[in-house]
Amino acid sequence: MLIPKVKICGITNYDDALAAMEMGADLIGFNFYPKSPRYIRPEEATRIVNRLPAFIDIAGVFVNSTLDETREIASQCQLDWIQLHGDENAEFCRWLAYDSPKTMKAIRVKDSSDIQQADGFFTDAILFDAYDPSKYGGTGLTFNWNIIGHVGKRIFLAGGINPDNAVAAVELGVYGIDVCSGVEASPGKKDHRKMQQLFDNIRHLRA
Ligand SMILES: O=C(O)c1ccccc1N[C@@H]1O[C@H](COP(=O)(O)O)[C@@H](O)[C@H]1O
Repeated sequence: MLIPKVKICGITNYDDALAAMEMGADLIGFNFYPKSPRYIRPEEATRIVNRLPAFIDIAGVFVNSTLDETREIASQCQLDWIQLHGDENAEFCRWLAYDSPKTMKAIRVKDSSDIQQADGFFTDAILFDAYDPSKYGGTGLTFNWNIIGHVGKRIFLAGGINPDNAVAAVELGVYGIDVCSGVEASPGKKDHRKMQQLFDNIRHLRA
């Protein structure tokens, strides 16, 4: 089985970033959607990135930002991944992929027809998250993972992943799991015990 990547998202401070990295995260994510309770100003994210050792990938979460704004923040914060978590269409993703870091498009899944949408996006990865009618993400909701089936792309699985269900998520054979509210003490603040528990629970699957 592919060794799954673990992305810890919604980081707002250096201590959580460092802890996630030391526990084994492959990517950390900053949320640049101003309406998110996990929003971080690009200047602050840059300060955190500059203090971290270089061997971790940095992702930025965007919701319906303009191309220029997305590119500017990606450059300022030295992003390795741009996570498009709003209503960005395939054309927007293609423009961004042309001259930017790696891109992943989030698809919020209601049923299996949403899984098929993955084919229409020319991004480096697809992220499947749970659908909520009133929020773009960070809801802590899961969806029926059994409907994912075979998708010929790198898949990050997100939505309500926590220490208790992380093993089941990894066992699906996805490229990576994306964990946000499931290891938090409160929105934007990680619970280090929960985070450690998650990494302990999946360690045998990443060896
Ligand atoms: O975290 C948010 O507030 C958020 C807002 C808008 C778009 C995405 C957001 N978060 C991302 O959603 C997924 C799933 O989160 P969870 O594990 O269910 O809490 C993850 O990528 C978050 O970073």
